[in-house]
Amino acid sequence: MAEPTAERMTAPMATRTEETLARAVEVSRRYGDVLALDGLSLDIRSGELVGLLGPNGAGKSTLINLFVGLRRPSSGRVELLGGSPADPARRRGIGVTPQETGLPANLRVREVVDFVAAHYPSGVERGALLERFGLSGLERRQIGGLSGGQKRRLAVALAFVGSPRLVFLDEPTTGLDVEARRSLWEAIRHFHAEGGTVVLTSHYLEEVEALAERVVVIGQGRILADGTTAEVRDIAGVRRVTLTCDDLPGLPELPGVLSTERDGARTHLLTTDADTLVRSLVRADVPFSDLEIRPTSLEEAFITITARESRAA
Ligand SMILES: Nc1ncnc2c1ncn2[C@@H]1O[C@H](COP(=O)(O)OP(=O)(O)OP(=O)(O)O)[C@@H](O)[C@H]1O
Repeated sequence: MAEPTAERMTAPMATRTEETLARAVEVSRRYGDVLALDGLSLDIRSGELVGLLGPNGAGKSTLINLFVGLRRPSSGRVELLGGSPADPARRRGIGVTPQETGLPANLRVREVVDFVAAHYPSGVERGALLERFGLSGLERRQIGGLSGGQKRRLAVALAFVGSPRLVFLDEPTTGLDVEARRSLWEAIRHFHAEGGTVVLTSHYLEEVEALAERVVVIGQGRILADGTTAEVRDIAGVRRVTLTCDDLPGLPELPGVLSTERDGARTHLLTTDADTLVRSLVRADVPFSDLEIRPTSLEEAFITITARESRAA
């Protein structure tokens, strides 16, 4: 039997549910005057597919860089697979796709895959990997001859080369068209369905909603919300109240209305308190019809959370 490696020794833990694979405890990270992370705590548990969502500069990439050992926290503690992210043995259990990758233009696709695979004790079969990421038939192509979308898919595929337990994907679908994005989602779902754990960041809110079970909203280096997509919507508590009303300019000052939008005969009001809004409309005798109230999209909820946060700051 082969000698147990650090990876094999941690393997039995993989069968336990709720194992914490990555943990940030009261983590702050400063770059000069910029406080990129501000006392943030987060646990990533085995089997989760977590979407980190936040505006530019929120601290998402910094958090990933701390988890994967590329940066150290200014204060606080980061753990990866039960140890330090600086430990190469822990890092062999993860896969990473950074926000930007500069793969050598003169290397062939298969050479890059094999080079990365050589850093891991076991890996996936090259042909199967390339097929899953829509790169079949490109083994002999030089990186410089790939399209932008193919390069990005290869960069994401490389995170999966070493059969990791946990992958960190920083904006995996940037620059991909709709079809390529959807097939990448399929590959990520496949990994997750087989027990893999995924942390991804995205600006595509549709992507987080489509993929993630757990959404962590980050703003100004802190966690603003952490829950299921439905819970994050509830945290925002934002509802879209739509009605037909000819006399919009005559509407009284309405409570809790965040935005008003006119779409032909219909008026959409985004509100944190739909019940009070509707009561006020009735009390003010506003002649509305076809009233409709529904939850907002995650995007709308997200904008509301961040807007509230910056107003509070
Ligand atoms: N190496 C660095 N040197 C100086 N400041 C940095 C560095 N890396 C990040 N920052 C700053 O830290 C803050 C957080 O950046 P980070 O890249 O983590 O955010 P992000 O949420 O990933 O943003 P984006 O969605 O734009 O990628 C920003 O203000 C950024 O300018």
